[in-house]
Amino acid sequence: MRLVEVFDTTLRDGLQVEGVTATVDDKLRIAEQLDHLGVHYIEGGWPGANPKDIEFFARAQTELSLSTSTLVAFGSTRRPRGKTDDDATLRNLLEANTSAVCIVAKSAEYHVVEALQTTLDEGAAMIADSVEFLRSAGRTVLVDMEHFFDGYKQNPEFSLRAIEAAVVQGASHLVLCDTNGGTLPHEVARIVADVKSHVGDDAIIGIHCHDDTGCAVANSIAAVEAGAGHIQGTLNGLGERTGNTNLTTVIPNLQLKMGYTCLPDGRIERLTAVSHHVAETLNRAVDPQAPYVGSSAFAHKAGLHVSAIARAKDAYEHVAPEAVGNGTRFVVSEMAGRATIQMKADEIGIDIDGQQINQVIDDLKRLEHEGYQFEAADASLELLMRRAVGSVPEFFRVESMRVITDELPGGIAGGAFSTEATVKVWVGPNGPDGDDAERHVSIAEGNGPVNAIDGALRKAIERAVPRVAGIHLTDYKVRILDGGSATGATTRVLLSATDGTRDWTTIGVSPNIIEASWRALEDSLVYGLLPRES
Ligand SMILES: CC(=O)SCCNC(=O)CCNC(=O)[C@H](O)C(C)(C)COP(=O)(O)OP(=O)(O)OC[C@H]1O[C@@H](n2cnc3c(N)ncnc32)[C@H](O)[C@@H]1OP(=O)(O)O
Ligand SMILES: CC(=O)C(=O)O
Repeated sequence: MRLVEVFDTTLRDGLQVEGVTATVDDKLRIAEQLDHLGVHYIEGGWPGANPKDIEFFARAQTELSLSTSTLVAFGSTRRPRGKTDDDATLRNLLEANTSAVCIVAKSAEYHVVEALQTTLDEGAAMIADSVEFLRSAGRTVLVDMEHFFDGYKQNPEFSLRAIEAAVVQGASHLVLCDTNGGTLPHEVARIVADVKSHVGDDAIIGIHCHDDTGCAVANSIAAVEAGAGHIQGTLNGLGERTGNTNLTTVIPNLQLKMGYTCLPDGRIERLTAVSHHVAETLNRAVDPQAPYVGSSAFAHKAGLHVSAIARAKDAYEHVAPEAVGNGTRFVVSEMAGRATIQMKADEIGIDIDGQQINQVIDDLKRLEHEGYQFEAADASLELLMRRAVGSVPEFFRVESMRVITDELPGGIAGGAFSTEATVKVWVGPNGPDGDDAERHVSIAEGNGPVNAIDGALRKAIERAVPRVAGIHLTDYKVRILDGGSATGATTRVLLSATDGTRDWTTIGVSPNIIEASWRALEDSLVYGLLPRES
């Protein structure tokens, strides 16, 4: 199997996307994750560009112990009309003390003339001098040929001259960059093949793509098929503008489908975990629909799909999700059929018959039509199914609930609002229908209606059902479903809770926000009180 090296630039180009930043600690932790995944190279940043990257490379020497990957410092060629000996960028690259460095070199006539404002001879000399300088200091030198594809289309002679300048001085890799991301796969295939025939085995051809046409992964694959032996990209496709080649997509495509070796044995199974770990560290969630690693990548919602999967596991999956550390999930919604409900019941451990399944499907479809969304509310779904089979104990029965909000004197300018809820419930050691059941009336104040009814309900049942004290609400989300109805709109409330070991979410929907909240709250407490197998 042909080896294709993986060069990760999450810590350099990945951080060039707006809205994402990382501390030095974050960068060190991400480097550890990339090593754990087994990429060949980790580009850590641009030493000298900012104090953070200087500190990163300094601390990496003592705090990072990489077992699989090589750390790379990034910089540029020397400045136009300057000398290598007194070039600050090159000096900083050496001070980073990495065995390999990657320098960006302008390989397009337009950029040499317009951006560097110099001649083509000087452009080529900047590359040759810089590679020679870094090689003579003992570094492995990879060269990112910036704007290579655009440059090659405009003036192939100069772009090949830039390549030549690097090869002659001993660059190990010539990385062809689609810097503006506008090149398409058929062009990449043709140009990489041309360069490969030119360079032969004198250096490894690499590919570095941006996703401006949505083709970064396809372009990288086209380059590999045309002879590239090195792909650059980022985890989750982070990167300048629309991002870089997404390694979490291109690696499994190359390795699982095309037979190339990108990661050492036993590592590709870590892909999903590492992708999510890095996303978490950078506070940027993985797109649920990301191929291979997204939470929806192997989630099945359509009833017909689930029915087929129940009979043949791989019926609707292009690869085994476990191959990349992901897993199959079934989403229960109005699109569910009998097979979906049966599989969900098996998963939860509910014994359900055909008639009860029909009941669940009818309830589910009716409620989703009213605005419920059970895929977001696991606990309400489970209660719906358990109620259909009669396995939800009645811990308490609510006789009535009333909530009043008063504006105290002072008006909008100076007044305060006070909210009070009254809840009447039946509870008892043997449930609300037991001979020993009692009626409890409790009142609670709150900083708003939901807070007040939560307080009053808990107070009313806590003596008979003390376990309610261990249930804590953690999140409360309200969504307006038909904004056009203004204040008369239907609202959907999602309430999340925990008992310290489990987290769950319930849902309530109503044109009355208090009723929607109340339904979600009741379900939340009932779910938290269900007996659990230890
Ligand atoms: C395609 C890419 O993604 S390459 C990576 C780009 N990444 C970054 O730019 C992030 C980090 N960059 C920085 O912190 C700063 O831009 C620095 C420290 C690198 C440079 O800062 P400054 O010296 O203030 O220059 P500035 O940002 O204006 O860049 C223009 C200078 O870079 C030079 N330059 C641009 N590309 C190159 C190159 N490939 N090789 C050598 N010099 C270059 C220009 O000639 C210009 O030099 P001049 O001001 O002497 O005429
Ligand atoms: C080097 C680089 O990041 C680019 O050309 O896109």
